Amino acid sequence: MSTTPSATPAVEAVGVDVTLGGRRILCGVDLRVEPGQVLALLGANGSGKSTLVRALLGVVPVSAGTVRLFGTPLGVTAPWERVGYVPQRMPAASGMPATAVEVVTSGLLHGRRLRPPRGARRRALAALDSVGLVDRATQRVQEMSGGQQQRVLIARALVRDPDLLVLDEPTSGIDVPTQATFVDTVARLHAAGTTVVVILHELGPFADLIERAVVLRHGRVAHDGPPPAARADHAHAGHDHTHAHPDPQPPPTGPTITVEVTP
Ligand SMILES: Nc1ncnc2c1ncn2[C@@H]1O[C@H](COP(=O)(O)OP(=O)(O)OP(=O)(O)O)[C@@H](O)[C@H]1O
Repeated sequence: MSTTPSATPAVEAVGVDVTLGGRRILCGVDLRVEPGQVLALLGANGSGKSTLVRALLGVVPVSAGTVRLFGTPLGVTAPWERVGYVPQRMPAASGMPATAVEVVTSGLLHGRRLRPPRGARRRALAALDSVGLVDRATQRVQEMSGGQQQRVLIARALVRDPDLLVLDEPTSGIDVPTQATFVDTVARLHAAGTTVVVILHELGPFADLIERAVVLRHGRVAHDGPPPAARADHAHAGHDHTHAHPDPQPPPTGPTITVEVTP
């Protein structure tokens, strides 16, 4: 889908600073995401990617700057029902004895809707189907593997048919066939106009979908433009994709970007 600048971006962050534990984690980040765009957020470990999406969704407070979602400042009036969020790996039910279909159905609730809508179970089962877990709908999520719990969280974000889908390393720990199914689902949502912001370490199976890449370095935007080409050595079958890429400490004196991919 082509994305031309519109009057009302899906996300508009201006001059965002975030300070956590007395440390400045984000420094003056500007980010405008047009409706329907698929944007990858890249950067080394600790560069501030998760903090940025948390700031965009009001999960961490900003110490300076502003964030708007679909034109509305963060707060109770923000259109939360239009947003689906898959946080970085966490237990799907936080210790509660909930089943997969119950966790996914909770994705249909938000501040102004505290009761599941009509057809909630059918929609939850369809969302579970899109991550290959419909046959485990009534299983307790505590009894599921980490990757299966991650898929439940993805289904919980998908069930509300979000206009903005925010994914924090959604496919880490998920087997390759399930990744492909999930990417197909995201592609369908994109074709229907959903805006997608996805944190990745490698474009991997998302490569064909990504229209724009923003690379963070030390809490600042170091690159904003076309997605980088995959590094040749990462295509080798023997390459270790699990090695750490800490945010490099030397001061940024040039455009070098130390991530899994190079622009
Ligand atoms: N609650 C917190 N309190 C203090 N520091 C924090 C907190 N959350 C994150 N940080 C720090 O902020 C920095 C950025 O963390 P963040 O999780 O945003 O990085 P990231 O780019 O998403 O990394 P990764 O690729 O490892 O997920 C890190 O140095 C981290 O230690």
